[in-house]
Amino acid sequence: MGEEIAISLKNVSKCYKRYAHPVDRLKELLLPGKTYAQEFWALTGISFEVIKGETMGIIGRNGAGKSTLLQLICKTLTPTSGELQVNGRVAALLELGAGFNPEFTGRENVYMNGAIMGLSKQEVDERFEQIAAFADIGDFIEQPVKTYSSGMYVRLAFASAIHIDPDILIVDEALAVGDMFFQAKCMARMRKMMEAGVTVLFVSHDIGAVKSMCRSCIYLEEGTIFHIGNSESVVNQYLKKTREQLESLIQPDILITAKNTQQENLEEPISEASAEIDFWQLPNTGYGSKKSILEKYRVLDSDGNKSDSFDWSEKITIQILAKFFVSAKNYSIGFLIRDIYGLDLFGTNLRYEAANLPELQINQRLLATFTFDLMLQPGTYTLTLGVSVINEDNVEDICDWQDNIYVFKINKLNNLTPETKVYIPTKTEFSIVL
Ligand SMILES: Nc1ncnc2c1ncn2[C@@H]1O[C@H](COP(=O)(O)OP(=O)(O)OP(=O)(O)O)[C@@H](O)[C@H]1O
Repeated sequence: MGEEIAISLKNVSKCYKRYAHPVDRLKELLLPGKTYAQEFWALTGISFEVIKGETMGIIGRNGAGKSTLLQLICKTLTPTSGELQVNGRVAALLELGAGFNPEFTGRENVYMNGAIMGLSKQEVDERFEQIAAFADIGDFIEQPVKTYSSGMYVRLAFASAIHIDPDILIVDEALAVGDMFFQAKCMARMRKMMEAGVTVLFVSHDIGAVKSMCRSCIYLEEGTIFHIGNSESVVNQYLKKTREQLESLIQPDILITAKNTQQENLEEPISEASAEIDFWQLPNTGYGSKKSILEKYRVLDSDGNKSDSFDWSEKITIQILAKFFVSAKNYSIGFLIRDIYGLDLFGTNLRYEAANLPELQINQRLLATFTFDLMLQPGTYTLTLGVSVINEDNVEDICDWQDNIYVFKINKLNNLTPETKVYIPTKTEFSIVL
């Protein structure tokens, strides 16, 4: 006799409709028979089975189709073709925003969620205290969910999901929002549920967590299964492929010759025509409203030279030159550093770091210089840049956003690097007490 199957997919595909302009969707409704949509296959030919009690990880780069796959299994989306079978009660913790009614209080949402999951009022009554205790959000349980921070929301969502006695628990990246103590508590609870025979599907960019929690794993790449098997070997394939892809991204620089530019200032912006500056690089075509564009950027090591390989804790400088096509009082230029799994590690921008930014006129350029100690573990990282203007309603308009345009490495130098991926300088004191 075979083992019981919790989830089974046979040749499942999912096609989304994409519209070049929002108005095209309306045109299609008003003019039946004519289509303005482009088809986009987010998943093609997905087949696999999850045995009851198994814990399966799902990994893949941004846009690989992980969330789409989970939503199909939760039945919030339907497959375009193929066969999908799910046996048992599913509790899903998908992206933030799914599930709760923002106008209802935490308590009301717990009851509503329970009812949707097929629990009677009495059954929710019996569990309510445990749910509230696990969520640990104090009096906020009586406040409308729209007043919650994202961390509180996740706490309550996770607490309600695990207390409905699911047969299948589906956890997306959601946990990453909670603080570390809560994450540890959730992981411990998930382990207990796994031991009790609950089937778990776990999507995460945290490769370590996938390896330690999941026996098997699926690696999705552009909507197909690139690899499936035990999580150790799948994760290794993923790391290998990611490294290869990142290395192929390191392109020759566009060099604009000579002259050290350490003394540039706002009064003397660098013009394209000067063409004498060393180390500058040109970004790609990013996305955004283009009210301002990122013209050039460079990453300098502690000696002021361009580099894509640094030592742990080396002082580096990131310079970004943006040109504004609108006059702007409120604006920002910033950067973001991600690890090779696409996880945001840290970043900052002018709005956080600089007071009294000058008001900019049309066609003016601004040079932003960020200098900091690179407290990252040895490994490979990417740099993302962005420029935005903030309109009168205090809404941020992303003007030019360039994802992962620069790839750099932190060298293994000595044994002094801390264990954590990002080291935050901390005042540490010690004394010998006799
Ligand atoms: N409603 C939609 N309409 C059109 N395209 C969509 C829709 N939802 C997702 N997509 C596209 O389908 C692809 C897969 O998206 P999905 O969110 O499943 O990926 P993912 O692996 O979960 O990514 P991430 O790690 O960034 O969350 C992406 O290219 C995405 O742009």
